[in-house]
Amino acid sequence: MTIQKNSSIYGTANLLPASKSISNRVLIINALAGNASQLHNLSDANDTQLMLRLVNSKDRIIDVEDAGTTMRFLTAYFSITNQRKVLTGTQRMKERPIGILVDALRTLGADIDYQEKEGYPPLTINGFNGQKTTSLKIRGDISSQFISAIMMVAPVLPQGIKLELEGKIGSRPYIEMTASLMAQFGVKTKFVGNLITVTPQTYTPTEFTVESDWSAASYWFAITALAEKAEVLLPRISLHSLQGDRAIVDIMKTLGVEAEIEGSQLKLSKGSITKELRWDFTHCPDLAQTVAVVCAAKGVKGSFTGLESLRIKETDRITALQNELKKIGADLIEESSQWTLVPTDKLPTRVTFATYKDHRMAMAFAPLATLMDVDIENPGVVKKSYPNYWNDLKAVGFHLTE
Ligand SMILES: O=C(O)C1=C[C@@H](OP(=O)(O)O)[C@@H](O)[C@H](O)C1
Ligand SMILES: C=C(OP(=O)(O)O)C(=O)O
Repeated sequence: MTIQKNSSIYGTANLLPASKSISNRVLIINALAGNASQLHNLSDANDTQLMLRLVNSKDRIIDVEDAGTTMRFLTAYFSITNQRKVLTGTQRMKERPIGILVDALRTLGADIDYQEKEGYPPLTINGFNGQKTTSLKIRGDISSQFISAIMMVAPVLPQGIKLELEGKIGSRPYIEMTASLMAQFGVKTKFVGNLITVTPQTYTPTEFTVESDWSAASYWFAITALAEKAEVLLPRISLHSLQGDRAIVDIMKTLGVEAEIEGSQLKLSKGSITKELRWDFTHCPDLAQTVAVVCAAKGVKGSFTGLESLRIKETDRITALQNELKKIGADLIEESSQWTLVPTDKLPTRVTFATYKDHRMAMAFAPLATLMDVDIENPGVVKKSYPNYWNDLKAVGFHLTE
C-alpha cells in the first residue's frame, strides 16, 4: 500500500479505537461477574474481538492468534475456573514466554502442560485441583500481563492471595489499571510497594464505557510532530486516563506537539521541538516505536532506556526498528541496556517499510508520509489494535492506494 506525501494534515481521527487493554480486562472481569455487566464501546481491535468470542467459548481449542493479553488473561481465567482447554496461537505467540505465569498458576493449584516447548504456548489446561497456597512470588520484569492475569482471578480464589513482585517491575501502569478496573467492579486490592493483596470477594456487574486507546492516539501525535502544518482532533480521550500511554503527551511536548482539551476532544497542534530526548520506556513500551520514528526523522538525538521487553512483543521490535530506521538513514545503537537514536541528516523521497507482522511497525512508520512517499508492506496488520487506522489517515487528507 502506498501513502502519498502530504505535509499539511487537518481533521479528526474519528475511528480511534477504544482501549484494547481496558476492553480485555473488563471482559475477563465481566465473565467472573456472571456476564451480567453492560459494557459499552468495547474495542474493535482484533485482540478484543478474540477475547469477546473466546472468554465464554465452549470449544476445547482456543486460538488467541497474536493477542498477548488474550493468551495470558485466558490462561489464568480458564485455569482458575477449572475449564479444560488447549490454548494456542500464531507461530510468534509460540515464541512469546508464558512460563512465569504457568509456574505461578501451578503453584496455586492449576494443572497445566506444555504441548511443545517448555515455557511457551501452546498449553493444555487440565483444570484446578483446589487452592494450594495463598502467597506467591512472581517476577515483574518480563511481562506485567502475568501479574494482571493473576490479580483478576484472585478474588474468586477461596483464600485470596498475597502476590509479591520480584525484581524490576515493568509496565507498572498496566498493573495499576487492573487494580483500578477491579475496583470499578466492586473488588478491592491493596498494592503497596511490591506486594499486591487480594482477599476473596465477589465482582459486582456494572455498567461501564471503555475510553479511547492512548497507544493508538500516539500515532496522531507523531503525525502532528512530523507534518509541516497540522491540527488534529482526537475524540473521547481523557488526560486523566488509566492508560500509562497517556505519557505520549509529555514526550511529544518536547517533540513539538501541543495537546489541549476542547470539549470532549483533544486538539493536537504544532509546538516547538528540542534537539535531544531522554526517555525511559519501562512503563510505556508500546510508545517506543512511535517516538523512535519521530526522533529519527526530526533530527532529535534519543537516549532511551527500558526497551528490553520490546524483544518479546509481536516481533523483536528492537531489530525491526533498527532495520527500518536504517532505510531513512537513522540508527538505533544498543549499548548495555541503553539505546542511542542517531537521527538522519537526509531523508529519502520514497521508502518501503516492512512490518514484521507487528501492527505497531506499520502504524509507527506510516506518519513518515508527512515527509516522503511511503509504502507499507502487509498493511492489514493494523487490525490487531486499530483496524480503522488507514481510513482515519484518509479522513485527515492522506491519499492511500493499494
Ligand atoms: O496489560 C496490558 O494490557 C499490556 C501490557 C503491556 O505488556 P507487558 O506487560 O508485557 O509489557 C503492553 O505492552 C501490552 O500492549 C498491553
Ligand atoms: C505488545 C502488544 O500487545 P500484546 O502483548 O497484548 O500482544 C501491543 O499491543 O503492542
